[in-house]
Amino acid sequence: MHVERLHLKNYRNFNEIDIDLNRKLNIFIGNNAQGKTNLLESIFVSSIGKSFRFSKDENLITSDQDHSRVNVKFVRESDVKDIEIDFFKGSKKKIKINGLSLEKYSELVGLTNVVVFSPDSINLIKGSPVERRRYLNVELSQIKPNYKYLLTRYNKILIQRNNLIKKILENPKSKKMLPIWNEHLINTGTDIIMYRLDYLKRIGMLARKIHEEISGGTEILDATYKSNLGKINGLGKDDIKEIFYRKIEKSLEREIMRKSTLYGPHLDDIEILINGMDSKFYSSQGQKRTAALSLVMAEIDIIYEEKDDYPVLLLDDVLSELDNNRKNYLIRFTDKIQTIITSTDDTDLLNILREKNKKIFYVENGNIKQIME
Ligand SMILES: Nc1ncnc2c1ncn2[C@@H]1O[C@H](COP(=O)(O)OP(=O)(O)OP(=O)(O)O)[C@@H](O)[C@H]1O
Repeated sequence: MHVERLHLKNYRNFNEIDIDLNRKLNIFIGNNAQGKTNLLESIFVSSIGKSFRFSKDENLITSDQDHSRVNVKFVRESDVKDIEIDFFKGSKKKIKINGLSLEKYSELVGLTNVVVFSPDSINLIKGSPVERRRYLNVELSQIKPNYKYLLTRYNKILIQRNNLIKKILENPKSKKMLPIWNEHLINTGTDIIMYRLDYLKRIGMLARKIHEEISGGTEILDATYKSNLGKINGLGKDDIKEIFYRKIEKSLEREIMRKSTLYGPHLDDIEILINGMDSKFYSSQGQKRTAALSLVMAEIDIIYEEKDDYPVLLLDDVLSELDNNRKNYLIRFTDKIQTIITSTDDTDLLNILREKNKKIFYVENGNIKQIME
């Protein structure tokens, strides 16, 4: 799958742009704050429906406008997905695919696939558990349509159960409603945990291989699911449900005091070790970046296994931060999958990529100009 055309209107600092991309490699060069990340972000937005920068939809609209449009044409052989998303100030976004409106925005996710590696990807290692859960949710939603459904359901159950817990404090009689919400929480929560355990097992193995290769065999990466139910890796669904049930049963008093649900996948995390040590606390910046790179690159393999097609790879200003081993590892991908790279540094980058079939663009203050080689 590749992006053939990109059209933006009133998107962040772009007034209006229309560009045709190369099937393989595209390089966007420009100084700081010219719009390079905005451009990559718009492609991600067209695939996932929201930004990878924790931005609200409203931020995607040029600050003095009240509407923006992202229109991206994805092509896979004869299959075309022309995605158009309109963002409005003060009302919900509207999505069309090949001219037909989508009822729910969740229907967009998984139709096309993108993978992004940016300076923020390091937060996968050093950021909070929220960021790792978000990573799991985005990745699993792209490849497993049922996961997205379960996640939406679980979040609704969680809100209802938390409301009930708050009510019990004022009115202990409402406790009789609790078993039904516990059952919903445990059933849907365990389904989510099963998906995540399986995903982490797969991505953990792939990322370990990649990490070993790019670190020249000196580092072993372990990425495993860390549930707040305790040690559940390797257990079957019924055993996990049983543990979940016991934890919930024992924690009711504390839950009432804290006014929230204290067990479940909404509080889980990923444990990332390098050579057996927690990478969050013991690894260097370079090691953390390599671990993040390995996890992101492993996503490409998983998407290929699931979809029988490669995703579009978005690399935001990351090549200059990597050493030659890591750079070469990334560049190898550009032969098989469409890659869109941004950079402030043209000489070094163009030197490494000089043999490749590519398009080069120059980004300046929200304007884009293709450079002819
Ligand atoms: N909603 C918006 N309306 C108008 N301008 C915006 C909006 N959001 C961001 N910008 C502007 O876009 C510019 C930044 O673009 P971007 O983050 O893509 O930079 P960049 O070219 O990737 O730079 P760097 O190399 O520093 O990462 C900034 O000048 C910012 O003020």
